[in-house]
Amino acid sequence: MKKYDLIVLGGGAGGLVAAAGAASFGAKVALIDPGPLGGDCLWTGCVPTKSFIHSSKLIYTAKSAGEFGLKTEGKPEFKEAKARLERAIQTIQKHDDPQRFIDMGIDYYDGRGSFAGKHEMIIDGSEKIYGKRIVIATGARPFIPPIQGLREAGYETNETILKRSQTPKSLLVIGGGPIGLEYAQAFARFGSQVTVVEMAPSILIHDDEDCIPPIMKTLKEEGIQVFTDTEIKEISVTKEAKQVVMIHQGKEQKIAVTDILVATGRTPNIEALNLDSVGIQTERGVIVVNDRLQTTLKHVYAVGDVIGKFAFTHAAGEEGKLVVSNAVLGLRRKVNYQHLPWVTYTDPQVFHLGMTEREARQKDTKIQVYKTTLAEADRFITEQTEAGLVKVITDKRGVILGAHAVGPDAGDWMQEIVFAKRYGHKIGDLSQVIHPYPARTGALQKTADLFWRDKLFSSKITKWIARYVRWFR
Ligand SMILES: Cc1cc2nc3c(=O)[nH]c(=O)nc-3n(C[C@H](O)[C@H](O)[C@H](O)COP(=O)(O)OP(=O)(O)OC[C@H]3O[C@@H](n4cnc5c(N)ncnc54)[C@H](O)[C@@H]3O)c2cc1C
Ligand SMILES: NC(=O)c1ccc[n+]([C@@H]2O[C@H](COP(=O)([O-])OP(=O)(O)OC[C@H]3O[C@@H](n4cnc5c(N)ncnc54)[C@H](O)[C@@H]3O)[C@@H](O)[C@H]2O)c1
Repeated sequence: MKKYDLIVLGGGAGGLVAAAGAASFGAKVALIDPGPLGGDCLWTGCVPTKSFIHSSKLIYTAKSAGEFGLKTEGKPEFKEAKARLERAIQTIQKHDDPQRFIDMGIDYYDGRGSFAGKHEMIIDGSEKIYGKRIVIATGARPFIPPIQGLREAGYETNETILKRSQTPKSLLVIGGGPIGLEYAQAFARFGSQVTVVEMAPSILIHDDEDCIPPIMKTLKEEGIQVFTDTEIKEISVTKEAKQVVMIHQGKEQKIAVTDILVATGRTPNIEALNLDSVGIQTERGVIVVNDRLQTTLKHVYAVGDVIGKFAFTHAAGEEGKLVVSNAVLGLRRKVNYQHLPWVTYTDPQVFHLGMTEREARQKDTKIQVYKTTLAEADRFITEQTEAGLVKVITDKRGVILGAHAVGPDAGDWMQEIVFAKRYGHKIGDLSQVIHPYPARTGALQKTADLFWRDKLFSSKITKWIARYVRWFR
């Protein structure tokens, strides 16, 4: 049996970082994946969606150009958008090519692995290999809720919807999370009649409450119907359409659609791994890990969507790096999600860092909240993209607890505050950095200025300054 310092099970965002990192430190590494390498993000997640969203934005912008006198005609071609996203996948795929990992000295096993013993993995039920340490990074798949008639009616998920040859005439999106909303807006911009149904009282339930109204307003303006607090009772099929019965605010309501997209969360891929047999504990379908990312079997680590914490590519990547430190270099680093940002790539985008106002208030009653609407920031006024805001939450000394924004490309221009928070800068520091006028990040600076304004104009300092100025004159 071949022996390895580290076996990595799953070659997606988390697994590839762990495998490459371990190999770069001289560890003997085996990587097991049925291929193609790259995981959800590359093939059915971030990359195709962001390309499709960009295509839909181009179409929307072209349609809106009428107000400048430019009349556009024609129908959006889904085929062209698909060709673009395929090109993006093929270009990025080169980073995840098996040969690249083989060249790093990694042994690549093209197959599915499962535990055959505490240190042993069996690949496709035949070849066994030994790992001193093992990382599980097998990702997740769409969760399908038990809605009556859904299976029979047929539905799409993120794994299938971009494989269609045509856009849906009308689309019911079940779930108002990031997958649901990114697709809802992109398909609406491609001409589909879109309805979103969310069972929680709000869309984007993990985001700050102030971020929701501007997004709801935009979706509505673009003709997307959004039902929150709504339960789908049953779905049936007639010759013409899929008939959906839902309960909205206690009343039964019916809609008919040609297609359904299920975007109701994720289920980790753990069933085939034989975890019970080696004593790796799972809880509600996710692998239990401690803050060093060790499972209940200490030499086995787990990263990415399979641990059900933060289902983002950059989270999986950070977790993969941490496992290299702990499993290969023998350090005892702990995972820290305090400075983890995320972005929902609707247009405008929704940026999230740290605590929401509600979470912060639950921890500390003396928090400060600084808010600027984009209607107060010159750049957004010039572009007429004022639907949005910046919000920063701090403790009473100005230590950043959370930051949230809605705005065009907010994920890019809010990054400055991730750096500030990570390195312990206070909100006031952002005010003292020179920002080129009228960069979009000026909205963040304006929000930070509010900290000094509060300090200067609501304290004794103002009176002292006035006295000093009178004396100095
Ligand atoms: C539609 C969509 C859009 C998204 N957009 C974003 C975004 O914009 N930004 C962002 O940060 N995140 C985004 N995500 C989330 C991101 O894709 C995931 O968080 C990330 O891919 C998780 O990485 P992972 O390593 O845990 O799993 P994956 O990258 O999915 O990798 C898992 C790998 O394990 C392999 N595998 C499974 N079972 C076995 C087995 N038994 N043996 C061997 N190998 C196995 C699979 O083949 C796969 O290659 C999006 C997700 C979706 C679905
Ligand atoms: N831009 C990004 O970074 C990005 C984009 C897409 C996905 N992702 C990642 O993928 C994960 C999964 O995305 P997601 O949107 O599927 O999951 P999610 O858990 O974030 O949202 C799913 C939503 O579906 C709702 N829901 C569940 N069952 C329902 C039902 N029967 N009827 C109506 N609504 C129902 C939930 O209340 C929830 O609001 C996200 O949590 C995120 O981490 C990230």
